[in-house]
Amino acid sequence: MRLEIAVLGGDGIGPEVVAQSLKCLRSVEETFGHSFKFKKALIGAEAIDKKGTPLPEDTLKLCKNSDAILFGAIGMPKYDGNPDSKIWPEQGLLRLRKELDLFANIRPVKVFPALIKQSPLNKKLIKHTDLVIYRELSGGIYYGNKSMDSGTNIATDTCSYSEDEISRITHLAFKAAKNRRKKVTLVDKANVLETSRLWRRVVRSIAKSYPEIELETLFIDNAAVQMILNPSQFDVILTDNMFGDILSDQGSVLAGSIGLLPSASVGTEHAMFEPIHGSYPDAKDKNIANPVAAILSAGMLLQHFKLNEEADALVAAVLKSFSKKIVTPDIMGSSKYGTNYVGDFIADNIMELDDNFNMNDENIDLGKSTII
Ligand SMILES: NC(=O)C1=CN([C@@H]2O[C@H](COP(=O)(O)OP(=O)(O)OC[C@H]3O[C@@H](n4cnc5c(N)ncnc54)[C@H](O)[C@@H]3O)[C@@H](O)[C@H]2O)C=CC1
Ligand SMILES: CC(C)CC(=O)C(=O)O
Ligand SMILES: [Mg+2]
Repeated sequence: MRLEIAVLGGDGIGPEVVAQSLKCLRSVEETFGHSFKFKKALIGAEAIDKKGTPLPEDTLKLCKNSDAILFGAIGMPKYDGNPDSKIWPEQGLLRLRKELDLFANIRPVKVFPALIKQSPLNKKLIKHTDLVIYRELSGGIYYGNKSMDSGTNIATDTCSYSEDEISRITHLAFKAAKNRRKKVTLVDKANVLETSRLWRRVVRSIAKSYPEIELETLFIDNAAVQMILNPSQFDVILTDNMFGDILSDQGSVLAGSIGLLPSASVGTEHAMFEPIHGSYPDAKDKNIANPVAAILSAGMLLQHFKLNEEADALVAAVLKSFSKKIVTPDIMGSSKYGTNYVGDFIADNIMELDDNFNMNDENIDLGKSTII
């Protein structure tokens, strides 16, 4: 398959972890005989510094004309620490998601048996975790009208959702549940928020056309507790932009590190693949960032194009790195392996799997491709 992929490394550790994804995709390309063309472009703080805007027009054009986008992370302390600035790196990512109409952010959360000891949480409670968050990505409070009245010092952020915005991601979540354990949990704050009440109405109505799927509703505050106390109760979590952002970072504690969790941001015409973590500026250029979230995001890209054997091969190589303890220090404090070494190991171990291959041989009790 020929694919043109826009590569937006961004800021902080973004370029380092995306470089490892590229190594892995090059390895897939060679092993399976594909042709992937990568084109790099600026976004975030680096784009502000070089072009005065966090999303230059040529970056947007490249993304619109590419088959897919690999994204690293954006954000730097000089902008986070300056509340008076009118321009921030994060605006670039938000605008890109909006311009490409990437309305669904799919964030799988799985506990890897080989790493379970690394989670600070009760091993028995977390060991069967296998959930996926369907986070609405192009609406809600991140996009509502904002204001700051410097006279009164009153700031406002508006959260609004239309029926259509809720409906399209709800269908995706229910379709995903059909191929999983057939349960959707809508997470909201319908005891307080009008937008959440609309979510409940729309989701309950759509649920009628998926009679085989169980629909459960939970308030976000309780959902945050349940995710730690009993995560295996969840299959597909459907939620809005901000709740999904927060809940998925929390979910990474189940897996052992936020450096492990990938995501796919999809719309009807475009798709972008991005780790769930941010730019972790303290780790920039220190060769300590975990590249696995970015590498598994590349795996989600392969799945998006139905390159399932290729995605399986990539996942198998990641699992091998876990079983051989080739991991970065966020997973094992004493580890001497860095970002590049882990990326090289995974890329070098991508190979065609024979029909008898079983993820269990890697001491990993997972079915094929169930991670991503
Ligand atoms: N999608 C994106 O580009 C996102 C960007 N950000 C931006 O990133 C900057 C830093 O934000 P933070 O809140 O500190 O979030 P962060 O996710 O960058 O880092 C939080 C903590 O998570 C851990 N961590 C994150 N990625 C890791 C990796 N690959 N390997 C090992 N450990 C990792 C580190 O302990 C780090 O201190 C900010 O400017 C923020 O706006 C935050 C979240 C998402
Ligand atoms: C930086 C924000 C725009 C988004 C975020 O935290 C995320 O998508 O995980
Ligand atoms: Mg986030």
